[in-house]
Amino acid sequence: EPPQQERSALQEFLAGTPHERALGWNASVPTCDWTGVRCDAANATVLELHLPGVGLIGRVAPGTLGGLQRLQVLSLRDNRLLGDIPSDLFGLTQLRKLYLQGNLLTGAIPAEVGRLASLEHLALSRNNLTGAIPFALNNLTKLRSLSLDGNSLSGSLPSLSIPRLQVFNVSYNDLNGSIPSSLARFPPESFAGNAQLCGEPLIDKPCQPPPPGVVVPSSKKKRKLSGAAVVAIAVGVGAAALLALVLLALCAVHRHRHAASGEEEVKATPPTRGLTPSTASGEMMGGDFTSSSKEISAAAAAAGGAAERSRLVFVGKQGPGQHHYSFDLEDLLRASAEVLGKGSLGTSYKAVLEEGTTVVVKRLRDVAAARREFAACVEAAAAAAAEHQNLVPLRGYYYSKDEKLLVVDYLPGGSLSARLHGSRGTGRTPMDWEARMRAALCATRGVAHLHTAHSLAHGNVKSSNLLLRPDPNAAALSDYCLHQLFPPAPARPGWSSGGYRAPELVDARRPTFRSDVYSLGVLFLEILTGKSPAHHASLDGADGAVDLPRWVQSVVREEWTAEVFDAELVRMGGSAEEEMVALLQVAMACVSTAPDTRPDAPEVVRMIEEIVGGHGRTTTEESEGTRGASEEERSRGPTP
Ligand SMILES: Nc1ncnc2c1ncn2[C@@H]1O[C@H](COP(=O)(O)OP(=O)(O)OP(=O)(O)O)[C@@H](O)[C@H]1O
Repeated sequence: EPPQQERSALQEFLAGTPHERALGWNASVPTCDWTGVRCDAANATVLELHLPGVGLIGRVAPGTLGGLQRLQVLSLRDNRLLGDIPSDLFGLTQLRKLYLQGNLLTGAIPAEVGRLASLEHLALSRNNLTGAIPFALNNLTKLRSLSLDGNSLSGSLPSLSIPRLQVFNVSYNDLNGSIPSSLARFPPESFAGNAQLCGEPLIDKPCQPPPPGVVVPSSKKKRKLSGAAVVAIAVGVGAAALLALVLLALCAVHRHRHAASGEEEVKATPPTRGLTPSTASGEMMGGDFTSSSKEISAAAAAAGGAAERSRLVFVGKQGPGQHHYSFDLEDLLRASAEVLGKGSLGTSYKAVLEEGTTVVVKRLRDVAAARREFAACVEAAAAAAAEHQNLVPLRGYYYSKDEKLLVVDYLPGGSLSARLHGSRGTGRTPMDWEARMRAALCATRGVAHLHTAHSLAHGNVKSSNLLLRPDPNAAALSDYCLHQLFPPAPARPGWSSGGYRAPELVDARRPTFRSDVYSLGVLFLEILTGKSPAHHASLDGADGAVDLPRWVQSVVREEWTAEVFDAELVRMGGSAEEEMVALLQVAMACVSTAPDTRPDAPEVVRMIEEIVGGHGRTTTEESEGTRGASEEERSRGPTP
């Protein structure tokens, strides 16, 4: 156990600081197991305190946190803390990371901040801080990120020269004067939203040139630039750098894990020690997050600003029944990440955030869309998905010149592809017929919803994009509607290929409802035959043109129908053969080479429902639910 002094510091802090949510800091539980508390390996001292978004309201009780003498990391961000930055904190000289962003703190940043000489990350964004940016920040020689954006800081920027500073943001304050040359290396976004700030890197806002003929002594000019102006500039740059850092970190985490090297910042956080361990594994259970704001961004308030645009943007409905998120890029940076796989769009990472939330971050490669186009496309897709359980919820995105990310829910059940083709033979339970039928139905319903309710094509239907959930009726398609983000097909040979792509489709950027139905047909054939269309063409070798639909067609023509079915299914026996033949017929209609003769997605839903329902395999409730959903979809019809 940590010393009594540390325990009472924590207890008095919590007792004296109003909070909305019980943290369950129970005296009968070891202190090091308390929510948000992290200790050293020997559990002898408290090293970290993470209480982001836990509903702290009001002033931090004075004389409490100062007792945590060994504290290295303190996160009280995204609460509603009032008053000055607690002066206790300036005595915590071991602090490496201090996150107080997203509160209601007022007053100035005192010069005592310079006592925190070990500080590497300082985030005070999105508060109501006033006054000048202290020159004393120059004492923080280890600082790597400084985020002061979204406050009301005034005066000029001090000349900050901190060699390791990578992230600097003072955007959206009331700073004035010229940007000190020591900070001119940060991007313009770092300084945006300060009407009176001028000079490099704000190319469109040069400082007043001296009147012709007057030579300004360089020392005088320097003096003019020093002070608050420098700091302001520095802070602005910070925001953009933070983003970049987060992205880097995601990659670095991965590298770190595999190479056992890399930066401290990206070290994996054991998910079980997160704030909400109950959600540490599996799907997010929702409702437990305090932020209902659509954007986590500090700069969100300053709509349209450059700083805002390079933040993580949350999309889609966040109404009742939807999950609420309170993480930001910084959390993604800290998250323990694992590569799930590399697809045609880019690489997918599973990221377990500090709070225990698990998300998938997709790092998109070769995006061609401009920011506005990208945002509109992602928002439309997210809105459509939010309405339907057979589409994976899309939560947010990040767009910068160099990086484009999507954040989607993590579905722990794995993909249909893995279920069908993963480790065949060796001690696995084959997927039974009923589960396969359910998967087919889910995929079709997801596509039908996109088509009928939103006039959107999916564009990337395949078995690795159908993710399974414990509820067999809730398998969900991912990677929908993203084709518009990428350059035309010839530049992307892998796109929507692997045997799912309709023959008439020359440009993969232009999928149609009919081409989606073709892909669904291939998916059904995959379900029936157990063969992967991605591999089939190459396996069938000599004649490279052979694909799954054509192979099935040829076998069926020769009346070996039963031969096409997956041996695993046939071995399991049962009375399903009639249903298999029925689904085979649906599949063959879908993969017809003449697009006009393919059924549309709602028809396919109906046909599969009939196969399932016709054999009394569903309960009344299920089939009614099913019909209700598709009827609703149909009645809404395509939007103009
Ligand atoms: N939201 C998710 N939850 C769980 N697993 C996922 C999720 N998204 C993707 N995966 C899994 O991660 C792996 C990589 O997915 P990714 O989407 O990057 O590639 P893909 O599906 O193989 O190809 P494409 O990029 O063309 O869709 C796949 O095995 C996929 O099933």
